[in-house]
Amino acid sequence: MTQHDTTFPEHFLWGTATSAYQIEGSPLADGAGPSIWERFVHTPGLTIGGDTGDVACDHYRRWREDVRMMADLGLRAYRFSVAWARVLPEGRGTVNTKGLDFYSRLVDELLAHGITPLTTLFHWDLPAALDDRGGWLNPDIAHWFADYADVMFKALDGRVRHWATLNEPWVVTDGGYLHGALAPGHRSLYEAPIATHHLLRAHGAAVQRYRSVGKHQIGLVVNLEPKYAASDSAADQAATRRAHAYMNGQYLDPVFLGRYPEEMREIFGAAWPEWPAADHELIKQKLDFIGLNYYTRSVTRDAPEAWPVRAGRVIQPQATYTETSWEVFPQGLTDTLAWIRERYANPPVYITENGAAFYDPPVAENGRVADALRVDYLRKHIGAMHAAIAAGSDVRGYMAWSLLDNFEWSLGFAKRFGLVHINYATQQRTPKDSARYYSRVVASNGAAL
Ligand SMILES: OC[C@H]1NNC[C@@H](O)[C@@H]1O
Ligand SMILES: [Ca+2]
Repeated sequence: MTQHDTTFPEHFLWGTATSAYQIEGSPLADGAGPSIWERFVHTPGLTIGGDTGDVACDHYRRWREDVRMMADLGLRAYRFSVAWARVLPEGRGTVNTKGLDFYSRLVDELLAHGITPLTTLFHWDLPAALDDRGGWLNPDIAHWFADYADVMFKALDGRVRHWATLNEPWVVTDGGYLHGALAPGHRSLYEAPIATHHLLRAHGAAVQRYRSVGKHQIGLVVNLEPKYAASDSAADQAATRRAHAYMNGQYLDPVFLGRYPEEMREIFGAAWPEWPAADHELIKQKLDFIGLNYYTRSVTRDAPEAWPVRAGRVIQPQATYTETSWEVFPQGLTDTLAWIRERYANPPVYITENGAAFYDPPVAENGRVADALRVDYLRKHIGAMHAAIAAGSDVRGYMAWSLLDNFEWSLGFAKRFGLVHINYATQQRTPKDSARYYSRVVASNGAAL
């Protein structure tokens, strides 16, 4: 353990992140309605090994034990998401108080242990009843979402002081509507821009509602992946510009600048609609922070075959790759924070996710899990974040993804991102070396890197 002069701002919020469907289990308990992921995972062939979130980490029943474990690890914050269909089984209308109570009790338990809750309203598990009505393709979803958000704000605001509307709208659209690998599994060039736009309108409507009923902070969580041209050829440069607009500018430009990047029409052609100005007014509500999820970068080349962005990733032979085939590239976090600082006038940022899936060694006799690659990943990315802070970025917190090994969507349980190991047969929790390391980082406010 070497001492660095990485002093972080006082009150810097150190924690971990999870999401409802990935850890809770009991998806239909206590009156909860099914989500599109409940349907997706029970459709044969759509997840590796047929894995489902039916049990996952059984957090819906073990939540007290998990909060105590966070406290034992000295964590100061915890980012989690609310399963919309627990609170509103039909997605709208009647509130299921048992579902709401689960989150209310969880928040009280966190606060009792001095842990700050950061609450995400939508982390992909759309109520199936709303998908039956078109889901993100139905313009009405903006007020369905705002009405759901209103229920949560009135129930928890004050105890929860950091809200996020959506988690990673890019993944929802790219995975759920363009390529189809994620729920609801659509594959349409025409649907994708519509889903994106309605996600952003719903985000705006919820932020607008918060300004009338809430008293604290609200933001948007986006996954950003910096794109570096593989060569200075015009074709590679153009592909890199398209890829950057598609994954990064497509979500933050409308929110901060009131417009989509012009590359969007180049990518989608006739499938890219023209939207009314009123929509852009709704989308560009002022935010209190950006939630940044950072994992990797992409060295980008022209790829005519890679529909529709026509950009491909160039493997870096000298680099370390994670189990999800992501290059370990900490500099990309520094660069992404600099891009946010310069393009959007240095808004407050929380790193709401950062972490890696590696093939971890098994739990040893002495109870250790020697996940050295993850320790190295965390150390380097926390260092990269500090470099951006030193350069002027207003970063206020860091949530490691993830507290627990969990359900990695269509990849199932095979990919382990946790700082804490889960034995799915026994539900035994075992903090890995990375959890011990992170405890020291938190206890020293980043000094013990
Ligand atoms: O792939 C790792 C994580 N990425 N962001 C969204 C989370 O739900 C994922 O598990
Ligand atoms: Ca089921």
